[in-house]
Amino acid sequence: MFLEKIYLSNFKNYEEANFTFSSQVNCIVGENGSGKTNLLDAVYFLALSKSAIHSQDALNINHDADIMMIDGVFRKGDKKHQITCSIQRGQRKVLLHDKKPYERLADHIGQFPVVLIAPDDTELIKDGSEGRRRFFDGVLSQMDNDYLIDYQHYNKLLDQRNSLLKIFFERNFLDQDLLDTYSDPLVKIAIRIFEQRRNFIEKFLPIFKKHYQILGEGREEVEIIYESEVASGDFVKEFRLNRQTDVKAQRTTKGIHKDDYVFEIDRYPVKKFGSQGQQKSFVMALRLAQFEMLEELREAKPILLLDDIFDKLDDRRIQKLIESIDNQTFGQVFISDARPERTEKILENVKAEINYIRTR
Ligand SMILES: Nc1ncnc2c1ncn2[C@@H]1O[C@H](COP(=O)(O)OP(=O)(O)OP(=O)(O)O)[C@@H](O)[C@H]1O
Repeated sequence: MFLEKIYLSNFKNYEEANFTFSSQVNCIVGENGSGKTNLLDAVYFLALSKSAIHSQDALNINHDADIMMIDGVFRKGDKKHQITCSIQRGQRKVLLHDKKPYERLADHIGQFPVVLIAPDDTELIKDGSEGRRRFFDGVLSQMDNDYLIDYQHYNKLLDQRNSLLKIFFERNFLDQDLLDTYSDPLVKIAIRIFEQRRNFIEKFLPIFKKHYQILGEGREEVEIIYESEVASGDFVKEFRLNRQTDVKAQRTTKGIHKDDYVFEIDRYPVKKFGSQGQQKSFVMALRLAQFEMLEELREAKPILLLDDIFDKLDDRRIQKLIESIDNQTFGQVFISDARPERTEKILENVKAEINYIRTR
């Protein structure tokens, strides 16, 4: 599976642009601010119908325009799949597969798997639990459509329940039966999502550890501990008993939206005690494990986006990635770099076909 070509219209700094890609290595080179990351993001967008950078769709529309479009052709074996995504300010985005709209955006996710490695995204480690949940939810969503649908449904119910709690707080009363019409399905989905997350981590962990050992050369022990209130005792009862607290807080204080994944190296939190290098290896190993799991499940190599890795990673980690390109662990790869001479030098002995794209 690979992306053959892409057309951009008013996508961020691209007013109008066409690119054709190699099924192997594509190097996007150009000055700072010339749109290298934006081009990687366009590929990501086409695969997942959202940006890796902006959670708000309208932010991807060129400042001087009202509508943007990304149109591209993926190849799976002999079959071509044209995907078109357009966003008009103030309207819902439209996603077409071979010119036909998807009934649900969720049906598209995972059809064209993609993995992004941006080595300075260590906020996954440093920031609060939200980023880690987003990462694992993203991984799970590309692997399992039912998960994504549950997840979307959960968030919708959560919003509705929170609005109701706010009203109860403002009016100083509580209609338990009405609240339960949201709570009951919410709890049901929470338990399902909890089980899916728990089962997933069990499979993910050994693959992640293997990648970390390769990158870190086996010196430290890494661990990911999935923490969820759903795991402890009788969640259904606890959730119900929490009604008054929720009204006071004006939001749902218990549930899988509070889950966390604790990252450890040698039993200490990576966040506090991991060196910069260890944190980068940790993030890379997460992404490489994502790649391996997606590949196994979808029976196709995901598209790999490597954003600015030559600048941000040390030589040894870069070498590991180049070896993986060389031994065909990866399929189609996109690499961005502000310094073309450096890219050429690093890739000079790589046997794969290399396509250079200049942004300006
Ligand atoms: N909605 C938008 N409309 C117009 N331009 C935008 C929009 N969003 C971002 N840009 C512009 O895109 C450019 C940044 O592009 P990008 O991040 O892809 O650069 P880059 O080549 O990866 O740079 P670097 O080498 O510094 O990482 C900036 O000039 C920014 O102003």
